Amino acid sequence: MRAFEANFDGLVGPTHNYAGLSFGNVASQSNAQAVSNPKAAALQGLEKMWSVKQLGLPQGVLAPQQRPDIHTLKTLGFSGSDGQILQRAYDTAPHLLMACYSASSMWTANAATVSPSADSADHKVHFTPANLVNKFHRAIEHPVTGRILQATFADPAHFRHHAALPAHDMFGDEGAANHTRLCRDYGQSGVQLFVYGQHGSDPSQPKPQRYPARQTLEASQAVARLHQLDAARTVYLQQNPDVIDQGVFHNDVIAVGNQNVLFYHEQAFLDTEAKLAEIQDKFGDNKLHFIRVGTEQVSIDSAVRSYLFNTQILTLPSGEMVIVAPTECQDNTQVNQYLQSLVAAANPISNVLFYNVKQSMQNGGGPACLRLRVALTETELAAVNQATLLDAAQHQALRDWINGHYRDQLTLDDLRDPALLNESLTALDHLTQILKLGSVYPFQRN
Ligand SMILES: NCCC[C@H](NC(=O)CCC(=O)O)C(=O)O
Repeated sequence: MRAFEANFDGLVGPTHNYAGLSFGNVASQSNAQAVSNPKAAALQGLEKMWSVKQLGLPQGVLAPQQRPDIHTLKTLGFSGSDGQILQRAYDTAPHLLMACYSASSMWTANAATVSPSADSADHKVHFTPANLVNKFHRAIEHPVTGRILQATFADPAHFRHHAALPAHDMFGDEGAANHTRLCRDYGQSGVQLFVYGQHGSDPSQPKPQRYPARQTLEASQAVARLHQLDAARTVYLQQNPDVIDQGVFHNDVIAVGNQNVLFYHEQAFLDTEAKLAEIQDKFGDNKLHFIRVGTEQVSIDSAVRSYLFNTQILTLPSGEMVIVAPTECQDNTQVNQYLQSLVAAANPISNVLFYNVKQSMQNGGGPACLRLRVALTETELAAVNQATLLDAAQHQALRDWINGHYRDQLTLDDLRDPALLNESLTALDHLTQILKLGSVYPFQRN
């Protein structure tokens, strides 16, 4: 049966802003409190989705979260009318207000870990929403993320949804940003790579000193168990703690894989040679392309600034692979030269396409952060909620939706404006109709 890799991108929510919430994420910290452009951000993301669709690939949309998260503000003791809650949080704890306003669910690489049916013992597609415990603004995403995933992949005959892992540091889980699958065809069983930042239970093991490691080995192992993966086709690799300390807060800032290609920086992992040998061994006889980028070719600093590895390597219907990169890669001379040499060299990647996702990049999210990959057979793709799959009509409907509901710009001061809350909920209510999601948001359920 034919199989595809579908990319499900997060639609940027109406409250997209720069709040400096992610310690260890250089872009988030350096753009703290810059003026944001929600409408431009959402349109940039949508245009990337539409371009990928036009390459002949299935492209899905994942709805954003309900923000501001008034419920969480109430849980934290803010009371009164919605307007009073926003004002009181603004006056006494603006960092909490900003956290409850974040549009961070746009980075759907962190929404969940997904394993395709070809790899799981029960032959179902498995989803585990990431608990994202390391960052408060993200730790409040998973309950609604789980509901959106269930409304998008609804058919229990094909899709199996798990709860997020327990909310404890031992199980810090950041989803698919630390997970890659290598395979021959998307419908054949593959090797799943889980990259972790530190051990959750053994403090004597290597770990970063300056910035947090967000993913633990224990979390990765739990997800592999839940997804019924075969240990003979699963590899755990530790991310190099030194690069986490240089701003590589997820593995997808320093490595990306697709089919028989693993594209990685030489400093990405610990124990690299042994791990690559294990991957090849578990992959079997077909030779993998390990595309290694040396520090002299691209420094860690350039990788973090340009997001060279936060790229999408896509297999087109022709079988050719292309790499989708942010325009920051084009603007960086060293990285652009590297990319030109990459597509000219003897490897499966034959072209590079640049997209402008600057609004997302300024918060540390590149093209790969914005998408969740879901490998699906033809039958499974037909079982997906079809309204979440982009076609010309849905593309137009979403463009109109963004243009009709979003503000051009937002500042911190705007976050206490109750009108912004009302605009946001009105927009989301309308969106659930466009995407036929049902009542996924708390405000639609009580
Ligand atoms: N995969 C990319 C994730 C980027 C995300 N940035 C943020 O949440 C920044 C939000 C802010 O600072 O306003 C993060 O660090 O988890």
